[in-house]
Amino acid sequence: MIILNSEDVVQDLLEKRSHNYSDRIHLPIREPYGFSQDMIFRKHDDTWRAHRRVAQQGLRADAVKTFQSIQRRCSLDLIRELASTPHAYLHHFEKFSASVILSAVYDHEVTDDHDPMVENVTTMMALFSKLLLPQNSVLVQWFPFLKYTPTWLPWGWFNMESCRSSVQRTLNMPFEELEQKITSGEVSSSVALDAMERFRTTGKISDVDEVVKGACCSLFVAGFETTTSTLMVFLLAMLLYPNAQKRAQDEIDAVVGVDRLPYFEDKSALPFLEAIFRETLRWYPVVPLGIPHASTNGDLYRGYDIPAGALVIANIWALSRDSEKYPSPSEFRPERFLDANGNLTNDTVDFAFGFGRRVCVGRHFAVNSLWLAMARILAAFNIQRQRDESGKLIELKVEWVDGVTSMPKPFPCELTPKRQYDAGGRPTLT
Ligand code: HEM
Repeated sequence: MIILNSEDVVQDLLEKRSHNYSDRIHLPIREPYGFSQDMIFRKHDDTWRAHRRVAQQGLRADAVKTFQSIQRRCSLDLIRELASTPHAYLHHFEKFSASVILSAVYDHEVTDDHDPMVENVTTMMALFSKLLLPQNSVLVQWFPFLKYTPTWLPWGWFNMESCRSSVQRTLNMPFEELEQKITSGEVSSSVALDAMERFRTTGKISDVDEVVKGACCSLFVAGFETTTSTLMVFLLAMLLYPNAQKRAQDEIDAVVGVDRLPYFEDKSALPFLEAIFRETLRWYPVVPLGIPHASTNGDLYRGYDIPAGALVIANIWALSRDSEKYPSPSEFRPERFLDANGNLTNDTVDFAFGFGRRVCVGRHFAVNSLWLAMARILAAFNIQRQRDESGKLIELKVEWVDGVTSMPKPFPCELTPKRQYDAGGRPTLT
């Protein structure tokens, strides 16, 4: 196992020699537990290339502009839901993250709080997070009978059949809905539909339906938790750093005014908000160890003999803690992304999205979803420490959820609406 702790080494190996460092290691739980159709943990093979082509065509920088209307609609729903039940903010963040992705990828609109597709992915991710832990993975290899643990036992999540059916539901349900819409002629553009239409006719990909299914499900799985986690980190930062919050709100009020919510068109006039966005990605990267790469062939680098099949981890956390590049790295300081004239620097914290051929394929989409959600939350709410009935501040103890992604567990926080908004994003109350 090789851990890369500095940006120049990561660049040398994962970017410049990406032909050799874009593989993934074999995960023994992947096949028995039914995760084998995904793109995220797939080896660097032809099927991965086909998955990547589908995902990249749908989510490249210019293509994601077509999803801005979805992001506007979903972020407005988020604001209205936060205003009505502010303490359920984690639930609202999850719904927002699922809604933007499901709409863009499958043209599925999440309308209620118990959407079956959201429930499927949440159940599957919970199983996946447990099974992927090295200690559990090893247990299954040593004691294969664990795969048959009855689901009603405390260790029932080891049950292979129940996990396989959870994966199948997550893979198939959105497609069945899409097929029905195609049949009834009520279908709108989406990553899945566009890929099926394009690749069914070009013949560039064999087994198109299976590839599109696997690629789209991977987008949903990879994008759901990362988007939610980033919003949780953002909320925590705004709570702990009220001066940064206030400065961004003043900037928004000055540029956007108080008659409407921010739009994408406002982005270039809101440099401090952009700095907050970048600092959120840096301050607590939500995929702190990335997704491990693997070497295809043996390699020699700075005197180190790297064997074929080595596990190569880009330590994103260490890059975010580089105190030469980011002085006092544990502090949330958006100003570090502004130069002396108040202009944004060139540092867009790309390392948070991984490297080389495996770089996050959903990053352009993620940036848009998150930027708009953050802009609108700051425009619409004051985020403050929560007080008890006697007016005393409730103690703020932050605990972290650790899995492939990392995020703070819900913490006491008061979101006070500055205004209420109608269905068109116009304030109804100031
Ligand atoms: C703040 C949000 C996000 C962060 C921080 C993030 C971060 C990452 C990281 C670190 C990787 C591993 C890259 C590597 O192996 O070097 C990754 C992979 C991936 N991400 Fe994201 N991601 C985010 C949002 C999204 C979204 C919204 C989507 C889909 C719409 C997505 C889809 C994927 C996929 C499919 C992969 C696997 C790529 C492959 O193995 O070829 N991600 N992401």
